[in-house]
Amino acid sequence: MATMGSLAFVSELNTIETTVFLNNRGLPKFPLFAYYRSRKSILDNKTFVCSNGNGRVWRMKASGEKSSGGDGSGGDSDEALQAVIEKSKKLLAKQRDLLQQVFSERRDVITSINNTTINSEIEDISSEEEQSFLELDSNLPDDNHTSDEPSSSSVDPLKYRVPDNLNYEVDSWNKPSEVSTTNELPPFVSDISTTYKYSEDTNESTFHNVNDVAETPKHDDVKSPPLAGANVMNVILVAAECAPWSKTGGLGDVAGALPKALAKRGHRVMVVAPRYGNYAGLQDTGVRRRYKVNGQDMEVNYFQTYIDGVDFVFIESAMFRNLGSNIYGGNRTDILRRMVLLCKAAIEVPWHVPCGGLCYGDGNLVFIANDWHTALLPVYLKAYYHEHGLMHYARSVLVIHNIAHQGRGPVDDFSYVDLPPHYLDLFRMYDPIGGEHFNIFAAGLKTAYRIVTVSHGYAWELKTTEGGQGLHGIISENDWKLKGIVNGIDKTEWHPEVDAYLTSDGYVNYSLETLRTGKPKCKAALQRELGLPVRPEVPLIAFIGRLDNQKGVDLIGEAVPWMMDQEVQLVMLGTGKPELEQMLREMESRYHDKVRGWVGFSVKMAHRITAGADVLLMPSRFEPCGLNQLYAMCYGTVPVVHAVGGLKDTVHPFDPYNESGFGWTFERAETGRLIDALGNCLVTYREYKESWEGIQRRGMMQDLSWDHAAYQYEEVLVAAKYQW
Ligand SMILES: Nc1ncnc2c1ncn2[C@@H]1O[C@H](COP(=O)(O)OP(=O)(O)O[C@H]2O[C@H](CO)[C@@H](O)[C@H](O)[C@H]2O)[C@@H](O)[C@H]1O
Repeated sequence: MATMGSLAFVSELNTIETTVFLNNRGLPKFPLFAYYRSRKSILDNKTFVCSNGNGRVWRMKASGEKSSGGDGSGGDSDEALQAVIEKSKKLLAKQRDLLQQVFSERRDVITSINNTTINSEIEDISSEEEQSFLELDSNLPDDNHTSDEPSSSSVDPLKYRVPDNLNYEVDSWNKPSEVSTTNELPPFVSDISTTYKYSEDTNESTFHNVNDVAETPKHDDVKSPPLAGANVMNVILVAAECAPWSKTGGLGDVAGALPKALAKRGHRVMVVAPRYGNYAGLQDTGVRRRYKVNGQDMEVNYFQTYIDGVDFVFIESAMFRNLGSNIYGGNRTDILRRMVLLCKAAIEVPWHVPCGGLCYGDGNLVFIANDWHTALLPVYLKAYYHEHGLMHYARSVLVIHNIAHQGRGPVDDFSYVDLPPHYLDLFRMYDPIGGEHFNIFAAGLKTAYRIVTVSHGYAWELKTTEGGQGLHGIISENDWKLKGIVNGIDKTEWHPEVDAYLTSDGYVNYSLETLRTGKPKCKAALQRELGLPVRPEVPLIAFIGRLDNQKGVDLIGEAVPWMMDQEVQLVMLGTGKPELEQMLREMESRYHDKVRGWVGFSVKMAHRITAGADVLLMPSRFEPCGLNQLYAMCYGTVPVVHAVGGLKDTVHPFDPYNESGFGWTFERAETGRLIDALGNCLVTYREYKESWEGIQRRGMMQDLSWDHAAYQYEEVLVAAKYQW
């Protein structure tokens, strides 16, 4: 049986006594002891004087062993025993203060217990101590403990999944706005009275699922340390697409991958996206809400799953159903109505949708909105909630993936977004091309607490007349809150060693070590699959992407006659503008032995082309970041790119004198420049095999993961958190 006793640390400089629980072996219980172990340097060579409260006293070294001369059990006189007890009483008041401090710091320890230092300390402990620690602590008094928090006794540093910030004590940031308890909510806010309560008495928030969903998954399989430490936040990324469920381009990739990297840092992270189809493996939460869209009540239903440390919540509505292959389809107002619903329904997810049994709540919360589709979210957060004393501590960050699409329309479109009249000024824009118009991106940029864009180069370009595409003025004015962060790669999806699409049809997984054998096999498999002659010596050039003006596909079309004289093969995969799709088809029929134009969206082919090709072309006119060149470098495929935006940031040009660089770049988006760069690339491919392999290897050896970007996002989230 564990008992309570007293503990004194005796050192040359100080004597500290405190009350502890002792286990049946007479050792202090784990959390407190672990706490002092974590401060081992302070306590080294100090001695504990312990009493079990029943008159048994002994001395113990900081290591946990009883000191040889100090074991007073039965050996100390009654007077000595009495003296220790008296001393304990006198110091009780001081001790209580200390204890308060210890327990408040204990919360930090639970977080930091996951860091490697303490993990390694715990691993270092002797087997006797380890055994003691494992038996310990089920009854440790803990002022701060709430029933929903994993008890300190059950804290497994590798399994502790729910960050501290789930509990609404200690930190005012975590405390939901008191106003949100009121039943007198503004009419436009969904009725929250049955789902969200804040108790002044217990200082805790409780969330009840309206439909009493009992079967919410318990999440306990995250093994990564909370690198974010004290910066841990609740993060909700909202996007119109999220891979692998929905994807038309890079936004889907980012929405699927960045949240995982943030979760790895210890944040509690959710993605909210529309449910366009019947995705496998989702759980119906049973939560149903209604939101007004253009005067019409739309019911939404929330589905969820939990993967790689991230809660994925999908909004189901008649408006989104069966749009998987046409996410941005329909006329302008159809799309606008869908995005209004997405933003309205997403913003209340932290109130209504329990994940792992607990709603996120609106304290210590930041939304990451993406592109114009969700640029209404920062505006709604301000207009519907903050201005009514709701979601007081929630913040919004808006990410610019592509400024070319802004949610423009006639000023009358303002009626669709359901905002007070004085908000119109946020949306109203004038420019020489569109005249006076309504612009959703503009309003989002002005309202968001912080703005991120996906490379440093693009952050600069956005402030120029050409790069900002009409929004450069607003972006320049808000430069103080803008940061460029280069995207990363989800290496569980995009890495030649583990790529699931390289395990059949002659494709093989390969690594830096097996590059010389693995990549040629993939190239041969690709040539076979495309019906091209299997010729290892012929450079295979690729393009993958949306067939759009942005991507400079027309420049490739103009360069094709030159390429055909070069003894190369070319494969282009894409969908988009009908005239560009037609161009692909025509090129294939004209140069059937050398060119393949694959019109369609095929993730499998995108992976296989990235692995099998020698060269990837990206002559984009502008490119906020670009993911394909990152994937290419990771697969030992050499990029030839227009030096713009993120392409300039990530593809350092090959320098033959220093054998450095990752590919070829050209300064202007012109066919001649493309041909020059590609010509140099092909010469190196044919005549300088060692240099070529060096370029491939350097590309593959880069750390292109999301880890660094996630750290930088975290800085932005924290800046938003402390901004009023
Ligand atoms: N036909 C097809 N079949 C299969 N897969 C296809 C495909 N067409 C494109 N893809 C895939 O879609 C993604 C495209 O990503 P990009 O970043 O290159 O461009 P996008 O312009 O869509 O993204 C915008 O957002 C991203 C993310 O921030 C920025 O990197 C980028 O510069 C910006 O324009 C890649 O994963 C690619 O493989």
